[in-house]
Amino acid sequence: MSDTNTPDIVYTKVDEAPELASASLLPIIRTFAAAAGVTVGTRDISLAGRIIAAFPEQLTEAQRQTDDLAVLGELVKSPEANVIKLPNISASVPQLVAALKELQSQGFDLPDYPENPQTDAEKATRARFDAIKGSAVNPVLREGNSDRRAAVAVKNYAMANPHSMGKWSPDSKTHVSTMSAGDFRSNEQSSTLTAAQAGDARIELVGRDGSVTVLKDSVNYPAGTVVDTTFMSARALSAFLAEQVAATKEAGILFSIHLKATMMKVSDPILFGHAVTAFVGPVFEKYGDKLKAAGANPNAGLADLHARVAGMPEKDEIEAEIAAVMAERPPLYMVNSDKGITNLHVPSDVIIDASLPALIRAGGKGWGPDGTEADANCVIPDSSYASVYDAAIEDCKANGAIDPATVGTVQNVGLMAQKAEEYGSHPTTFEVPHAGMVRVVLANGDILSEHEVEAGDIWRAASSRKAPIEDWVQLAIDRQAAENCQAIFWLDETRAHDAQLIAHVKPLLEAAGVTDRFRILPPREATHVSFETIRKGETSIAVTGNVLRDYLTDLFPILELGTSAKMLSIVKLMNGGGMFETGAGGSAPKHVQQLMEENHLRWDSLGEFCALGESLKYLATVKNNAKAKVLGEAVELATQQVLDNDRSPSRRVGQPDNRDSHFYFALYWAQALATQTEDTELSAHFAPLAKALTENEAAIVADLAAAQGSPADTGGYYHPEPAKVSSVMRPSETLNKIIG
Ligand SMILES: NC(=O)C1=CN([C@@H]2O[C@H](COP(=O)(O)OP(=O)(O)OC[C@H]3O[C@@H](n4cnc5c(N)ncnc54)[C@H](OP(=O)(O)O)[C@@H]3O)[C@@H](O)[C@H]2O)C=CC1
Ligand SMILES: O=C(O)CCC(=O)C(=O)O
Ligand SMILES: [Mg+2]
Repeated sequence: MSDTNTPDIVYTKVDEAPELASASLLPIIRTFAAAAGVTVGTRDISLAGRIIAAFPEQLTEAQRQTDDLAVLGELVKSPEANVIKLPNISASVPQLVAALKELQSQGFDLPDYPENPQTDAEKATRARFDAIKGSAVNPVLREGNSDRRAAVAVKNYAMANPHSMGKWSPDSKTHVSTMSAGDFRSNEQSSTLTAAQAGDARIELVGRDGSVTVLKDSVNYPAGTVVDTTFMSARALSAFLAEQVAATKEAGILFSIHLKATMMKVSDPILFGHAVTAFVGPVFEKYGDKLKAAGANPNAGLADLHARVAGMPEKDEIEAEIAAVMAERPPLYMVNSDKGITNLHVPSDVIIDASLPALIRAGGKGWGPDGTEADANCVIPDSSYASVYDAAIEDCKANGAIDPATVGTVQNVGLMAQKAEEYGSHPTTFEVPHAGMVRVVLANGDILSEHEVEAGDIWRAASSRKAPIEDWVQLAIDRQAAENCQAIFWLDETRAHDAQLIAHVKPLLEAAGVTDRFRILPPREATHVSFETIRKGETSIAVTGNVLRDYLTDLFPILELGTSAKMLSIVKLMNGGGMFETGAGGSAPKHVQQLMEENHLRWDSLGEFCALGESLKYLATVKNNAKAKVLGEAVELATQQVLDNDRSPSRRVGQPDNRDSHFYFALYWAQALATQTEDTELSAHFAPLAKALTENEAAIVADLAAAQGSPADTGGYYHPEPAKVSSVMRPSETLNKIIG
């Protein structure tokens, strides 16, 4: 249950691995925080929690949940906000349906997901689900811009303990392929709205017969908003994918497609579906009506196709046809070759910010269907940001893998607030129903943009508001001043949107008298320069838009630190208040699988430790709570100790895991508090706790080790039972007694 009064710190309840970790870590945090009079509440933004909150009338009183996302959405607009935000699932349709099935099996009387809504009631139900789908949480909570970097201690540790890196060969055949026409970048139009143009705009499709279909009414654009409109041509995309399938086969390498099918919940699942069609299109042609009747849809991926076919009378025949068609295609890059899960199985596995850095770290290698590593054609249909990965791969081919022992670091300042750019574009993205012209009509009647489109094209509008842009530039100025290092705006004056941003950025830098401290470079050149800089062991700040914020804060950390889980991720909220995100990655479904199979959780909570330290120090300043400051500083010392003493979780069963790392975090935190001299009340309070933890180390570690090795029952995947999770994640009675 959520708290009704706003606590000092709100810790989010999420999904998968980080949520399992919370079952062990949160009791520790609460106990320690209480000593400083700091309350720590929770708000549920998990996928299951959001589904439950969306259908109150279907549920019993006991099952109902408040709409915590809405509550948090308000909180982050107030100066009171102090939120620790863990990664949550941005659900693809298969994930949403799986969560729903689980809830139904637990007795929640929820409606099925209407795959093909016909009646008004079905359409209304579908609309409720669509609001839960994809990246539905982050854009609501991110009411500030993003400051992501590795804490100095974390970076030093990574240099002293370099992770493994694959070897790059200059004649690696791995490369990036992207479209040169007809894509989002090529079709983009962008303008900054004047005061006269501000207000409610309308997006409409004018058919070739002159009919007007309103796609979206009342899209509010305040003055000074940069509005981009563009579309992906379905025809150009299909032709491009067919070419790439053929070229990959010819080159004898793996075919891989990299999209953001979770966050870009409207556009990218359709792009993914085109890739599925590029492989098994002939099967859909041959069995079109039958497959359709069985509910098959290429956008849901190959796993869904196989599952639907399994229930059809023509099962054997269709499976044989699929196998025959696939035999003619190039081998697919695998998400999990042991389990036969391909790149085209499930859209939510196609997450470019995680997939490409892993491939680059591995020396340009992906896993093939035969379980061996191979070079890959990395297909990134839209060319807006593909050049970053292309340049990174070129750099590694020319200069070899990055050396984590000597490499510098790329920090990020990202434009993110108020649903900036593409990541806020879902409500204004449409799969075009019929040919015509999509145009945006502004409040004063001006036509902002016009695009000739065909049926199936994906049209979208994205916006970046003036205040967030100004705040972002100021954050860049502040961060550059703090680091006194190279800082680059990754903007390309030949791209419509970037040209508008440059027109905002330049005068702001001039007015602040700091023009000479920044460079403005297109993403490809910025990547080259940044690699050059970090190869010299130096620091560079990448000042980017929202998409590159996401991509770069996985790419560079994964190369520099081996993971993005250890990132410091601060969101300075625009109305005051702070949100502290943990790490820069996701909710690691693979880790949950391992816990369920062998009761070992390799999730690293270092991101949570970093966020907690920042959150407490922030609280100390805004609430003038000196004890919170001591607590926060002790968190930093404890985090350093966890690193120095190698107390981070190991990957393999039988070795220390997430729970051990939490025990040591508590031990070092208590010791730091007991020995500090700034606040004697706190040192007196924590001395016995530190003593008890120290004395019981061996017993606690033995309890934790004994818990591992056999399957763990959490009572659910998306909606586990709290008592079961707690017993799995807190197996040491000795530790539990001490923590209380
Ligand atoms: N901020 C947010 O809310 C975000 C949410 N997501 C969501 O997360 C889910 C999974 O996304 P995906 O792209 O697979 O990315 P993940 O970051 O969850 O997983 C990729 C890999 O990164 C490693 N990893 C990530 N975090 C940790 C950690 N704390 N400790 C140890 N290893 C870690 C793991 O590698 P290994 O298995 O080798 O140990 C993991 O398999 C999706 O549902 C997505 O929508 C994704 C990004 C951000
Ligand atoms: O919101 C999401 O879907 C993912 C966010 C993400 O990947 C990030 O912020 O790094
Ligand atoms: Mg990301």
